[in-house]
Amino acid sequence: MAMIYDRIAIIGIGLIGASIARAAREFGAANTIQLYDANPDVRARARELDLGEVIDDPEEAVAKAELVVLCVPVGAMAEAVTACKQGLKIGAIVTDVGSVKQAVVSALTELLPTYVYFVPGHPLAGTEHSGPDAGFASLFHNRWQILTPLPGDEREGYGAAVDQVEEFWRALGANVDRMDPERHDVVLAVVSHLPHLIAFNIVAMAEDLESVTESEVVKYSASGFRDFTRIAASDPTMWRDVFLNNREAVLEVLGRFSEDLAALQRAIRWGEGDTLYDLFDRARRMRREVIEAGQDTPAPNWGREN
Ligand SMILES: NC(=O)C1=CN([C@@H]2O[C@H](COP(=O)(O)OP(=O)(O)OC[C@H]3O[C@@H](n4cnc5c(N)ncnc54)[C@H](O)[C@@H]3O)[C@@H](O)[C@H]2O)C=CC1
Ligand SMILES: O=C(O)C(=O)Cc1ccc(O)cc1
Repeated sequence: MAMIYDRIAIIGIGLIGASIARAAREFGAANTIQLYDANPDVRARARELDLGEVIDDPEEAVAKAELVVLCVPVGAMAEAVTACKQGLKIGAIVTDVGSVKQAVVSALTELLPTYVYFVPGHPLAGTEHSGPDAGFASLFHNRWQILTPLPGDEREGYGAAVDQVEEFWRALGANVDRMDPERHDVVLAVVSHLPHLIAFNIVAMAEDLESVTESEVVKYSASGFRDFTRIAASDPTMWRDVFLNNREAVLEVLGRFSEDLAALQRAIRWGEGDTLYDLFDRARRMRREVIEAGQDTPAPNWGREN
């Protein structure tokens, strides 16, 4: 595999930043990896884990880097750019991994200097774990990486920058697609954001009920509920930022979800077995399609216990 970058910088060394660092090294996508995190404890841990050159100053951390990957929560992207932008080299490519695209695009296009290329992105790969210890090199293997290139950027060189970001993710094992940011946010509201909201809600509700049922909820957790608790264990800061920044699309999809849920409620109340059966049957077929599309292939240590 060809070495595709001489020097990259990763800002934010959590699950995603640490996974990119490990994967870039393991698959030869970068020669030198410079890392920065606003939290000094995370920087100390990243040094212990030997993830690359951990640098205490954000401007120095991006200096001379051809590619800068922003791996902080969506609500911290602007702050991260403000802290490092003076250090960006002319012609550098800046990309991000935020789970929401439109809000990040509008926040960062205003902030970034005109002499860099911004190529927004989002890996559809992750786990419920966070922090540098959670990162692993195979996280992106055979997963989708969505790029949402800026339609308004018609500078010569922008297209080549997008291609280079694509090549980087392919080197990490991902399949790459391009999409417009608005479409991305609607699709992700359906396949990721709403499912997480439902999981947070059902688990928090069960926790409320637990005071009534005296720990029976935990004791008798069936596997369906356990699956929800895995998703609900995801980082609260990250998910708060997702919902604050993908407000419109999530509210739209949530409205539809609530209507359909009310229809189910009515079917149960009035004993409409056919309505229930038809919906469950459709849902079951969807599972088959998802498996056939290969999006359920677990990473080697997927879902491992922390
Ligand atoms: N966790 C997941 O499964 C996935 C997360 N994402 C996206 O990736 C991004 C990072 O998520 P994770 O790695 O899971 O989070 P994480 O919580 O594991 O790591 C985030 C890191 O960013 C650091 N940070 C926060 N503000 C900062 C700032 N201003 N400057 C520098 N560092 C700062 C934190 O100290 C923390 O170490 C988020 O935007 C998230 O939406 C994308 C795909 C999957
Ligand atoms: O752990 C899971 O089930 C996930 O869904 C991981 C995930 C979380 C957030 C993203 O933006 C993309 C992937």
